[in-house]
Amino acid sequence: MELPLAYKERMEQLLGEDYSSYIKHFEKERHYGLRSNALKINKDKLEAISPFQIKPIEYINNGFYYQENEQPAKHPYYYAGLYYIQEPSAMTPANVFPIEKGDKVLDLCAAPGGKSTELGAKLQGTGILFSNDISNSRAKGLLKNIELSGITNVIVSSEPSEKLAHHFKGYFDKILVDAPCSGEGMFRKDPSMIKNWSAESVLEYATLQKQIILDAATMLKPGGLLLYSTCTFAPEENEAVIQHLLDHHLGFTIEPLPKSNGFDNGKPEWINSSHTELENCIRLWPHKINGEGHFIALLRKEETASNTTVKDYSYKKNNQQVKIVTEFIEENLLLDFDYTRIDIIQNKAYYLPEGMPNVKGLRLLRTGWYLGEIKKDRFEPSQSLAMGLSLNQAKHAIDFSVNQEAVIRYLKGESLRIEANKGWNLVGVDGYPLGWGKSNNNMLKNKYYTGWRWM
Ligand SMILES: C[S@@+](CC[C@H](N)C(=O)[O-])C[C@H]1O[C@@H](n2cnc3c(N)ncnc32)[C@H](O)[C@@H]1O
Repeated sequence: MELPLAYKERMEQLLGEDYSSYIKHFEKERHYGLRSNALKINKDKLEAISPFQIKPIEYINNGFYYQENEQPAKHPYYYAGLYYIQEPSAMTPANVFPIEKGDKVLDLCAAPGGKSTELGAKLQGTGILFSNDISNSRAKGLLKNIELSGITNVIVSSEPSEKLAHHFKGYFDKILVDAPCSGEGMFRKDPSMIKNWSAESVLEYATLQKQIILDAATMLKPGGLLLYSTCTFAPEENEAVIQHLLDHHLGFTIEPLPKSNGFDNGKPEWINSSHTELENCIRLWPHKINGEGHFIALLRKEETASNTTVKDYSYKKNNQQVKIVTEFIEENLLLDFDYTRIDIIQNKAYYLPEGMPNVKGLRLLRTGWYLGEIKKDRFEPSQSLAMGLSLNQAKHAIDFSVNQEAVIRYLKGESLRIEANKGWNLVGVDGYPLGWGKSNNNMLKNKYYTGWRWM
């Protein structure tokens, strides 16, 4: 692995005697991780039922290492959304972010969802998770991961941070900026990033990050928290971006973050800053923890800043169509539903989060929990409805054991000969929903979402 000379010189200058340990980490194997999804399962239960060997990550309460030769994405439990596969150090930003139930949380640079899926799990169905990414194609992958995780109180958009900042002044309780960066912390995991690195690109990223963090600051409520993270080491993209925010918004303070063994402080001296509180930030180094590199800062906005002017959402529902959805829910589900929160857009029914804001004019991929489609006078439930339920919330369910070959056949889209109640059945594995099936004369028509099939 040949590192650029300018990179090596800079790291040697910054790290001093630590440089040789840093360089030696490239000779060691990288680490593989997965994180249990608290919307579906707790970490002890996952550890107990895991079909492959997993070992707790020392610094992430719901994270595990797995061995390189395992394939956790090729297992029915993955299809049931029980865990998310993620490099261990990348779990830290969402892990240390103090999210409270009922918070309105923005994940500004969210695709493919490594942080959003954990933020959604921390909200436990309360408040709002607003996940955004400037790239529409990446936002589609983000939406899939959010749906697979069973997050229902969600809005997914694809906008530049600037456009959102115009719309959501002073609105969010918590904002995560997992910024686009030069990726120096991921060189061992993804050597292709080394080819794209240059001293100039570090400065280009720094300019973009300064813009994005100011946009995020605008969208934060008085007293709200902003968590900034990158997977790079360059001080220009880390401490200097935080200093830029402090210079432009005098009311922000840097909050302390919990530091596990091996976590390093931020380095104000690397940018000759007088803000010694930059030491409150976290620097993760691949030679000091079992994981790759990251930087994390937590900032609080002053209480006296001005509050939001965002209006509430105005519903466009058609009562006849809402009735069709309501009848389906009453016939098939055991669920406490607030029917006033159902919205219908082009024959598609959505369950909007409580306190849904006005989102007019934004490029949206999802508003709320997509329940399904109204086709003439009948209702076809969606894959995301299945993923947001627990198996006992369906009046009729088929629960396969993970060892039954029917599970894979179901995930491949095959129809199954099986005794079942006539009509809609929620199909699951070991008590966790996978998707829908429709039964007639003991033949289960497969309604698993075609785009997610097991290949
Ligand atoms: C480091 S990645 C995010 C990874 C993600 N948080 C995760 O954990 O899965 C940075 C993302 O920022 C997005 N991005 C770049 N510029 C942006 C902007 N101006 N506004 C919003 N998103 C932006 C990129 O498309 C990219 O997906």
